Amino acid sequence: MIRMLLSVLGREYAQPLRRTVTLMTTTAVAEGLSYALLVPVLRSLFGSTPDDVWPWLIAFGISIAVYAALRYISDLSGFHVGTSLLRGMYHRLGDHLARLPIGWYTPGRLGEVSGLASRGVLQAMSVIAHLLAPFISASVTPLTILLVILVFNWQMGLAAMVAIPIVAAIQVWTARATVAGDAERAELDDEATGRVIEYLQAQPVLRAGGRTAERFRLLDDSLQDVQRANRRSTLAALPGAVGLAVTVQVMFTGLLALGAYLALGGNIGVPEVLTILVLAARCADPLLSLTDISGKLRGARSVLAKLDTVLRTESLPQAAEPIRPVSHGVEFDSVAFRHGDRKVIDDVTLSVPEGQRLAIVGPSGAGKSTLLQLLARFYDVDAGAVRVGGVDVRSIDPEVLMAQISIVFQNVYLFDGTIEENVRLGRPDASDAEVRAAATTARLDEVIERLPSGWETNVGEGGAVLSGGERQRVSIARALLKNAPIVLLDEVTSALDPVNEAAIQEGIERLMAGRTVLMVAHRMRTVQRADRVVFVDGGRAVEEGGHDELLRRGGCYAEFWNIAMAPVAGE
Ligand SMILES: Nc1ncnc2c1ncn2[C@@H]1O[C@H](COP(=O)(O)OP(=O)(O)OP(=O)(O)O)[C@@H](O)[C@H]1O
Repeated sequence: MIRMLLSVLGREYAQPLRRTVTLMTTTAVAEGLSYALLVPVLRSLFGSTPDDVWPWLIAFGISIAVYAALRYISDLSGFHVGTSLLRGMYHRLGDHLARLPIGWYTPGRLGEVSGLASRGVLQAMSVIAHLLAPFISASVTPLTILLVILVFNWQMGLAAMVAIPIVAAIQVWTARATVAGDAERAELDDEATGRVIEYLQAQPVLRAGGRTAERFRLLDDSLQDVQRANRRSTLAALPGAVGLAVTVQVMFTGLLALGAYLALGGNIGVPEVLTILVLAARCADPLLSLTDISGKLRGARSVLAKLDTVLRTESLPQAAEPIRPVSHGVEFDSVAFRHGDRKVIDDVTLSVPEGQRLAIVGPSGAGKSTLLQLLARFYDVDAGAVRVGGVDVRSIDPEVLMAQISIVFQNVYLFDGTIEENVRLGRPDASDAEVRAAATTARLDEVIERLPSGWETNVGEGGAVLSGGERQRVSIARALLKNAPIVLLDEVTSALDPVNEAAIQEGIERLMAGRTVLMVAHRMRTVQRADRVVFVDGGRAVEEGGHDELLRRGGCYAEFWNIAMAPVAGE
């Protein structure tokens, strides 16, 4: 557990964690040793000179005070280490998430990551702040007491020691019996969290389709699965809990019987037997609490294992000696890429000279957006190379690469902040005049004038107060402000009203001016603005050329437009 904690938290926490564990162990030993003083206390009390008990009682009181002080210090240390780890852990996880490839963020990750960032990190902290001290106390204090009994009377000490391997075996057995159930429960927990998020996010779609009850049933099923997994996991731990209770009971009864036998044989006095039984009784409570604490530790362990897996996920490799491209032409050289087992891009070779525009056309799922994502290095290619200015994108520093590229994707995400803050994301150090100029060019100024608080209008989470077309204008303004030499456009396919569409086309035209552009195009009008067109189908670049040339050729591209244009012949 400690090894797992250190792996998750980072080596810099090894020292404070070891110090805290040592302090907790010392406290548990002090507790056990303080009970040792019960031996002379009870011996005096039941012996011929009860008055002798006072010095021992004072010594017992002092030892309890020392134990209390140690306990206070070790609990405080556990709490301090726990809370500072909590902060460190949030930073570590946050930094790591920011470095992971964008492609890692699949929709299913949302439940997993939000669960880890909230419950997971808190659970990691609670191991140190709340669970470690009781666990160490529940294991070390009884061991110390058993050693005291051994020193006091070796026969009864040895008899009590028989319980040690049994308790250890029960712990190991329970851990093994519950490991699969705990993992299943953790997985179902994540799934349920994901379902809750999906259910909340999809409300508009569900209501429009009248399917709220159906999706709620899925969520409900998922929550019931969690409940069933909880029950299974509790049942799996039950034999261990019962076994531990029986072991403690049998140990106590055995000691009683052995004490009676030894006392009757005259080998030990009745006060000594009573003393040993009192000490043995002090072992019972901590031992019995082991079941509960171990269960909580196992729960925390499975979350820690997940945190560990996320933290071990490699970010995309970075070049030891990055190369900075000096020009901004783009090349795809025999590129292949898979999503899992599926080949999504298959031996694509393309080039877009600096300052030229390439339109990527093809049926849905052909791999058009993936080509843009490979250029922005959301993923690394499986074969071949993607180059910017003749330099493999894997050899370019990720920050430098991202500085070369402006992206306008279909889904625009706006953060819960003002419009100005959202535009400024394009280039945080831009002057106010530059931000205003970008907004005007993207025709965002018209939108701002209509809003009650103008630039200061809060767009709400995800940009809720703006329409789809207005959000697109914000993203174009961002891209304009960024002023990067390469522009990637994934064309908006949703129907926009004519005013918004005209505004967006104008903004995009200005964004593309003089830059190297790769655009996924769904409209004939967009394609006509490109220098060249590539038709992608099934992950392969099947035709390439000028728009008119490809139409004249009468191949897949011409056929595609014939079908696409048929219902809207006016376009
Ligand atoms: N994260 C992912 N995991 C697995 N498969 C994916 C993932 N993203 C995309 N794909 C698959 O890769 C293929 C290409 O997707 P891509 O988004 O590039 O297509 P597209 O041509 O842009 O489609 P559209 O025009 O509909 O947006 C599709 O079959 C898609 O299902």
